[in-house]
Amino acid sequence: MRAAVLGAGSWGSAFAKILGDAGNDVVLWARRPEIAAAIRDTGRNPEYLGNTPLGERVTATASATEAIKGAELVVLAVPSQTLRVNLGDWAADLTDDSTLVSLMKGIELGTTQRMSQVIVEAARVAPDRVAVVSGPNLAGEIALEQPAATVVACSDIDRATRVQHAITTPYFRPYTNDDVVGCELGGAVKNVIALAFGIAHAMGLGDNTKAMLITRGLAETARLGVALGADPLTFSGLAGLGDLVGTCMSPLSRNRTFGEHLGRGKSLEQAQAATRYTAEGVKSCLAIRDLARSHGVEMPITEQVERVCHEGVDPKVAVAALMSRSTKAE
Ligand SMILES: NC(=O)C1=CN([C@@H]2O[C@H](COP(=O)(O)OP(=O)(O)OC[C@H]3O[C@@H](n4cnc5c(N)ncnc54)[C@H](O)[C@@H]3O)[C@@H](O)[C@H]2O)C=CC1
Ligand SMILES: O=C(CO)COP(=O)(O)O
Repeated sequence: MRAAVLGAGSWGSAFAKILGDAGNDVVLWARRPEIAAAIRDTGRNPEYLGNTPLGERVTATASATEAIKGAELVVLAVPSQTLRVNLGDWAADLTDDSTLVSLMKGIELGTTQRMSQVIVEAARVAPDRVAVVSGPNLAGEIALEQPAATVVACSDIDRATRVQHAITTPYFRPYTNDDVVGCELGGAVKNVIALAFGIAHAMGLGDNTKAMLITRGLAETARLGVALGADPLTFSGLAGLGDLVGTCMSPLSRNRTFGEHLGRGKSLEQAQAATRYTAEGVKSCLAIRDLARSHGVEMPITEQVERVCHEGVDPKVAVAALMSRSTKAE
């Protein structure tokens, strides 16, 4: 297959390698011409993936039109909050029958839309042409070909199976699922819980606290998911518990690392200044909180993460607020 990967950051570049290793011809679009040139010249993306070779089937361009031309798979790997504007530039170049694959784990500010909803609206495509790839997939580990699994979610299960075949390699094992809502929410909310985990870690809190955050974080993710029509079982799978645990446990996680800055007392601006890569939970916590409130769903950890990030609340005050909630049945 011919594949375009739009976005040459950490995950876009690692995903391009997966596609190439699975036998596809891949054109990676980089916003910055110097990154596209470096990938073409060296076969690597040192700014995002160190010395990892991307493989002979991967080339790069700074022209999205050139990348998309003739692509049967168009993979979107840009920050969640820029996707709509990006698609405005790219929609006219898409062919009628291409599959759009979303790698993003975020919720759009303002609209509270999931990324597949943004794609349907901004690219003007039918929902069954959009597949979502989500799971415990830290780009740095996958670039090193460490074994990992993921989920390809699409309302058209034949299309999900085609994408599954296109990204299967000896080190990358995709499963299919038709629960797009559950998979996308699992990916977006775990970033917020990873912020909470990072805050707790930096505050010196121990494993009981961390296990509580993961478990109750998953509970509030599933509550929102069920309210939006997701299958509750999805949250015990790779795109739910799997990604939540992988992200919280990993020092590679940008969200967890961002949380650690906040937990050490840095302000939002100081934490942003210390962060080079996209930490989606920082913006998405606002959108997820709004989405939950509009559906009458309680998400106490998300509420407190939003207060620490955007309202300058001291993490100790946020912990006390969580622990003093009224007692209830599990
Ligand atoms: N890095 C990882 O391990 C994983 C990331 N993801 C998700 O993939 C998505 C992309 O993240 P990463 O590649 O990790 O981020 P990154 O921070 O490594 O790279 C972001 C990319 O977006 C580009 N970009 C920034 N502003 C832009 C704009 N206005 N228009 C177009 N492009 C812009 C940057 O130049 C860069 O190429 C996020 O939603 C993230 O949650 C999902 C799974 C794993
Ligand atoms: O989504 C990820 C792993 O599945 C990457 O998490 P971070 O964005 O926190 O690095």
